[in-house]
Order: sequence, then C-alpha cells, then structure tokens
Amino acid sequence: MVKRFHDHKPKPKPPPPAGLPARRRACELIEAVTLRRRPLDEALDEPTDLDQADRALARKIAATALRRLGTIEKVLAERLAKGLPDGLPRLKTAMVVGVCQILFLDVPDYAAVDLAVRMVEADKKAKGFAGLTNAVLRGIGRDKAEILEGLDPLDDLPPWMRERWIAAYGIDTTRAIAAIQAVEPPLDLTVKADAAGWADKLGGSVTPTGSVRLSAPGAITELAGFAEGEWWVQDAAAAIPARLLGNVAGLTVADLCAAPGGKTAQLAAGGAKVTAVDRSARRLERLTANMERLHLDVTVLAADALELPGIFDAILLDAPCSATGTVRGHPDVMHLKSMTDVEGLGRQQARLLDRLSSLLKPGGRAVYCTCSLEPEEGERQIEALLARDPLMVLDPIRADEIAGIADVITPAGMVRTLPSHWPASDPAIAGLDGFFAARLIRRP
Ligand SMILES: C[S@@+](CC[C@H](N)C(=O)[O-])C[C@H]1O[C@@H](n2cnc3c(N)ncnc32)[C@H](O)[C@@H]1O
Repeated sequence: MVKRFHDHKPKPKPPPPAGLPARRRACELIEAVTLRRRPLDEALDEPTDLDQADRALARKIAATALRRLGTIEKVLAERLAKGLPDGLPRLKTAMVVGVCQILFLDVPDYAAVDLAVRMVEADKKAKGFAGLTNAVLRGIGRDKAEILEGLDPLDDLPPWMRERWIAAYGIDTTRAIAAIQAVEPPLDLTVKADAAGWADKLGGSVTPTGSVRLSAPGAITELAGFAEGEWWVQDAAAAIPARLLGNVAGLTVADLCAAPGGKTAQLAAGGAKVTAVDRSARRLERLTANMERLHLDVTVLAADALELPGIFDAILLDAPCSATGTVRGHPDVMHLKSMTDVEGLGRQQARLLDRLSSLLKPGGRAVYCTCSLEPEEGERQIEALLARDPLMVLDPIRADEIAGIADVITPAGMVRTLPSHWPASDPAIAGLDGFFAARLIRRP
C-alpha cells in the first residue's frame, strides 16, 4: 500500500496531564530561590504560559514548600537512608513539592505522588529514581497522620536563624514565632481614613493599631478602594514606625530609605512635606506610581542618603536590613539571608544612623526602624549610636502611643514586635511582622 503524505505527519504531542504545568512551575520557583538565590517575588514576575489558576497554584505550592522546607527535608532525610545523589536538583525539588502537597496542602495524595513521579521521569538524569520517588512519597502519604503529629515548627528555621532567635527570645517564643511563620499571613492595609468603614466594606477587621486585616482577599487590584487610592498594602507592624513621629502636619520630613513608599504615604497622608529619598531609581519608580494612585504629593529624590544635603524637622530612617521579621509573607528570606548579611547590613545601618544629627534641626525627631528580628539591626544599633553621638538622645516610646500594647515596648522604650505577638485561634488572622523602632531627638 502506498503511504499517503499525511501518514508521515508527526502526531501532535498530547497535552501534559492536568496539574503538571503548575507543579513544574512550582519546582522552577523553588529552584530560583534555593539554587539561584533569587527573591521569590522576582521569579514570580517572570512571564509564563500558565493561566491564572495554575500560576496561583504554583505560587501557593512554592511559597508553602519554602515556608516548610526545613521540615520537609527532615521528613525526607528520615526516609532516605543514603540521602539523594548530588547533581540531580530536579529529583530533590520534585520530592519536596510532592511532600509539601501531601503534608500541607489540600491535594489528594495520589495526585501529588503521580505528578512528582512524572517530573522525575521527565528529567533525563533523574528518571532512574522514579521508583524511589514513588515509594518514598507513598510511604509519607501512608504515615501522614503520625508525621504531622510529631512536627516541630522549629525545624522550619535554618539553623543559624534558630540559634540566634533562641538566644535572643528563648525557645518557647522562637517556637511560637516559627508556628506563626508556618502559615500564610493575612493581608493588612493602611487606610487614609475610616478603618472601621473599610473593614466593613472589605469583610475584614481592624487591628488594635488601626490597620485593616483581611484573610484570603483574592486579587488586590480588584478590591474596593484600590483604584480610588483609599488604602495601600502594609503589614500592621510596618505601619507603627511612621506614627511614632506624632503629628507631622506641615513639617518637613525626610524619608531616607523610602521605596516602595508605605511609610512615605503615611507621612504624606498625615500632612507632612515629605522628601522621599532612595538610592534605587527602579524602586523609586514604584514609589512614584504608588503616590500617584494614592493622590499624595511628595518630593522624590534618587540619591544616597549618606550624601543628602539639607536640614529637616523630622526624619524617618527605615534602614536596609536582613528582613528576618518578614518571613511570614516572604519565606524566601529564610533561604536567601545569612549571618554575613546581618553583619554587612549592620555596618550600613550604623553609617546611616550617623547622618541623623547633621540632617535634623535642633530639637527635631527621628525614628529608626528595621523589619529584622536581629538585635544587631535594632537595639544594639541604637545603643551604639547613643554611645558615640552626643547630639542624639533616646525619646522613649510609651505603650499608649501604640494602642496600649505594652508587650511590644522594651524596658528602654523602644518598639520590638514579634510575629507571635498577636496570637488568635484562627491562624489565618494571627500575627504581625517582626519590627524594631526607636525614636531619637537631636539635642537643642
Ligand atoms: C526597607 S526598604 C524601605 C521600605 C520603605 N521605607 C517602605 O516603607 O516602603 C530599604 C530601602 O533602602 C534603600 N537604601 C539602601 N541604602 C540606601 C542609601 N544609602 N541611601 C538611600 N536609600 C538606600 C533601598 O534601596 C531600599 O529601597
């Protein structure tokens, strides 16, 4: 029989099994953070062919896996007596994604196992381990209840972080912090006015410090009030420092490390004449767009704060830091930062703090803050500044300035919020970021 031309046409490739593209993307996101040391948000911004639902699922799996990676690796290590061979990154990530879904997400075990095995089979070098992947993941599914019962959230923390936090806050508090970080945080908004009204409209609640808190809010840009510029996203803890400058109406205020502008917006909404300074022009583009949406008028300056001229009534210094207080919303921080970062950033913080006395008018106030849980980026920085700069004195913060929440005030009068400070029976609305803030006055 003569074969007709179309008989030779290659058959169209069958579509991948449902759910596989999202798992593959989750693996890529995890590898971007753990192998290429890229921030998760940056990797999430890359274009993909995935539809909205698959993108959301990939993000959820990757964020949960990064949040629980220490625990997942421990569970795997207990079942892989010989460990995994080197040089097969996808084998490990596929197993991590499988365990993450079996233990922490609402995915049927058979689907989690099947999709992980398919990802291993698709990797030329790893495919010989498909049987092992199947056996290990099925075993974890079988023993799930027992495994979940024996988990300790401390295992999620990288060893350097765990040791430092235990030294600073004790083991019980560190375990409580880790437990809060194990859960996706709620979304907090800072509103221009009428927090109770916006909480009502958006189906949320008002935190003791006046932020509006939403759980599972969906697409932020679709929420009422976003387009009108009535509010902006800002963790409840991050909203505390700008308020510590008190009534800023009519004052000239320099926001020295301003982008993307959460605190700039608070100061401008409070009537200050704000100069928003940041050395990153790219991040300032976001600040400018944010201020436009919020209809707030500020002077934007791309400059190194270390070289800024001028004298201001007040200063906000939200210094670059290790961001270890933001692990709840940014679990990649646990895998990207190290003790070396804390030390290097500490030197930058000290240099920026040294600028305060020359930029402030006599009697002027400054607030220094960081979203770090490391005392070296908080309390120790202020103690060292007070010891070396005779022009700067501490202006202790009182509990009544932050809704009477006395447990966030240190004996010296500085603010130290811990993610575990706002427990709630529903973990989806509990906690806040770890922040440090101190208020200083330049001697008259
Ligand atoms: C913690 S973020 C600021 C967050 C911002 N205050 C907010 O509330 O949205 C720190 C910022 O400091 C900026 N930065 C770091 N060193 C700086 C310097 N020497 N001068 C000016 N900006 C600096 C970084 O580019 C980064 O945008």
